[in-house]
Amino acid sequence: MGARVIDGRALAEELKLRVISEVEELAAGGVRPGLATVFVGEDYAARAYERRVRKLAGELGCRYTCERLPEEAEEADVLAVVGKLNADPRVSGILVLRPLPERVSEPAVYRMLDPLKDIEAVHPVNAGLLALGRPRYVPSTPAACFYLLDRYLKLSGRDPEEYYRSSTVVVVGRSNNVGKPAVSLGFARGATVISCDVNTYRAGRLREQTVRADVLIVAAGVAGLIDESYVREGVIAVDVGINPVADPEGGGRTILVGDLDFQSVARKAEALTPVPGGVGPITDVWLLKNTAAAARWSSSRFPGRRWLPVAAPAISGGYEEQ
Ligand SMILES: Nc1nc(=O)c2c([nH]1)NC[C@@H]1CN(c3ccc(C(=O)N[C@@H](CCC(=O)O)C(=O)O)cc3)C=[N+]21
Repeated sequence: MGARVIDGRALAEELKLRVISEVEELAAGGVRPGLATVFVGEDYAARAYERRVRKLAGELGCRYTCERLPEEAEEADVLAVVGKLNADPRVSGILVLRPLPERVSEPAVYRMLDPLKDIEAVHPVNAGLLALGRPRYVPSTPAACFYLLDRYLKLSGRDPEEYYRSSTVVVVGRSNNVGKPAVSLGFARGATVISCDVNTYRAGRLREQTVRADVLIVAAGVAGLIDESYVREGVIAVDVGINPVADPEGGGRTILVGDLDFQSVARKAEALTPVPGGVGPITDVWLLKNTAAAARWSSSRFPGRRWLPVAAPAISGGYEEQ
């Protein structure tokens, strides 16, 4: 039961200070970053995230707009909104919230994004750069996972570069905005990476993969999927799940819980992240960090950075530039 609980809120505050100074520098140069979100329908987790980024953008003095579309929206409606945001010079970065309704094709929407405003790296060009280990933008949720891991490894006295090269990272879930980019970030660090998804589970072969993990990143979207029987002694477990469930304390409220059975995994883990208070609070700060970078890169007031940016060397990948 000696597992360390990684404090995402504290790490987010630390990262936020860096984003604040970045935004201040831009402000001194007459540039104000602008974030736009596109929110189709009524998904609970998407609403929770939208509220958080709205609040954070306000705190940081960034411009913010949310384009709301009803669940019945058609693909053309979404494409038209993206086109409008692409053309708006006040918008530096665009986040298309998932999930999108069935009839709206995710790849079609992603292709429509101006690649320089695509702060989640879902446009084929940006997704490709990331897959090649030279990301322009590192997408927020997987970036938050590795930011937290990199910081934890350092705080526990390890050299992260050396650690990853001799470790196995297992990623559960294969979404375009979390699982796949998390695999790329694991590759970029020289880790042995195993990717599992629902097919692995249905084949009854998830456990045989997850028990190999030194670092386990779970982004399956299934509440309590992973218990202690899925992990080896000493695992470092990162919980990306944000599943709305009825509050067991009653009151008819909804709360968000992770993909880990926390108490169970804590019996075997060296360290693990909670939900709430783990990956989530770092995610929104990272999104604004990318928005600030987008604003800088698109501004003629910062001429030194006007080239199409390709980020820092793969290992640091922009996480640990200090
Ligand atoms: N394209 C896209 N990218 C996303 O990153 C994305 C998305 N679509 N759709 C919706 C989900 C949801 N999401 C959250 C991130 C952080 C918290 C968060 O910070 N939660 C707090 C509070 C949780 C609570 O209210 O209990 C925490 O974990 O501590 C929540 C939800 C990002 N998402």
